[in-house]
Amino acid sequence: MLKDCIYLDNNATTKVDPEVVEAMLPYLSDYYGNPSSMHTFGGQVGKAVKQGREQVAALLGADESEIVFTSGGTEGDNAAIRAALLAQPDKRHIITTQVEHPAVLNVCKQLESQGYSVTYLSVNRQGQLDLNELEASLTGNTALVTIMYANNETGTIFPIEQIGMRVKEYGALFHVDAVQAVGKIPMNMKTSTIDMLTMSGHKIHAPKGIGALYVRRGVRFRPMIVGGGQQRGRRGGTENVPGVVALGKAAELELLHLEEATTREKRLRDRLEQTLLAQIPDCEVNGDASQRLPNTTNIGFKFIEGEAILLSLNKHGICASSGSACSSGSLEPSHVLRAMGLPYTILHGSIRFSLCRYTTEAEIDAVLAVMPGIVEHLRTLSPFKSDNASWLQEQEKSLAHR
Ligand SMILES: Cc1ncc(COP(=O)(O)O)c(C=O)c1O
Ligand code: FES
Repeated sequence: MLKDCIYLDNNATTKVDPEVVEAMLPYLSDYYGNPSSMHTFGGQVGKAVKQGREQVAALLGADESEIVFTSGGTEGDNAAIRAALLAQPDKRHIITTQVEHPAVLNVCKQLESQGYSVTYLSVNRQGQLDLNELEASLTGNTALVTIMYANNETGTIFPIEQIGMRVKEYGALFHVDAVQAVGKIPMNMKTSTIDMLTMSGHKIHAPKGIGALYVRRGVRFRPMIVGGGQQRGRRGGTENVPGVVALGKAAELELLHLEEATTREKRLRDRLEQTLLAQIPDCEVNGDASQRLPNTTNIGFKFIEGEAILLSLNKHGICASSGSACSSGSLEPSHVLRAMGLPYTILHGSIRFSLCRYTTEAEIDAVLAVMPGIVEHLRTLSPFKSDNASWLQEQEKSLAHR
């Protein structure tokens, strides 16, 4: 099995930190008690769950009682949206954006078919929202505004607190999918307008299948998963103890490394990006370059296919991505880049590099050594080399109709 690669796809998932593995291992072997049991054997496991909750709360600047463990980002998003609607049965309107992750977008689509009305806010060419559009969409009937903290494909960060202030004026609940932002942007729920916030373990060097939902104290929360009374009745089911311990440790490490790691990642990301832009003609950065996660760059290389670039990089042992992992493989261009109104050749020729605290200078050098050659080679094979080709104009038109 392939183990060694230059891994620049950290927005898809991350390597589990060795300290996290070490912390969770005893809970896969010796400490197998049920955290809810009365006896001491279970009780010690219960204490580990409590510690995990405290560590996650510390990363978010929240109280331990406000953390609900979930199976990951998708469950957190689903649970938050459902809870908000169940708690306010008279309100039938939801506001979200066109660039959310499918874990939010597809829930909203389903709710539309159940009679809810949903506003999908647009974004501009930089991937930013228009706060006037948000204000114009809010009404007394709005139950929930659900908006991501930072976009997984472009890294664009939304002005969450400015959004939250407007949401509060209308008495709606505010949910934020912060799966990509946690660990990269400092969080303090104590001074925030956010009512519920989703995070996922596998984006912060914990394993897949564990995550947490922050629920502000006082927010009426109706559980999506009903069963035993675990987690104060907010999520039935015996806790995934090794996962919780891992998430706690990962949260502790994120907090410890946040400043130094993100400064380093940003420097490496900027060097990668600036050198590529300087050495390769006809390419541009997608998204808001100033309001952006420190680890992400999404670059459009005109006249070639992103997938072809990825396959060539793969031959050099370099992992990158052309958008979200769950929709890669489909030939449809990214819904995020489409919502930004990017031209056809950018839509098809965009790839994302996402770094983490393990990324090294030498790895960035290795990418820089091969990328210009890859792009040049693919362009010599490309049937469309100019923006003005009539074929391209046809494609732009057909895209506009979809
Ligand atoms: C913004 C965003 N939300 C939600 C998810 C889903 O998280 P998970 O894979 O833990 O279900 C992801 C991960 O792909 C994401 O990037
Ligand atoms: S579920 Fe992971 S990229 Fe979409």
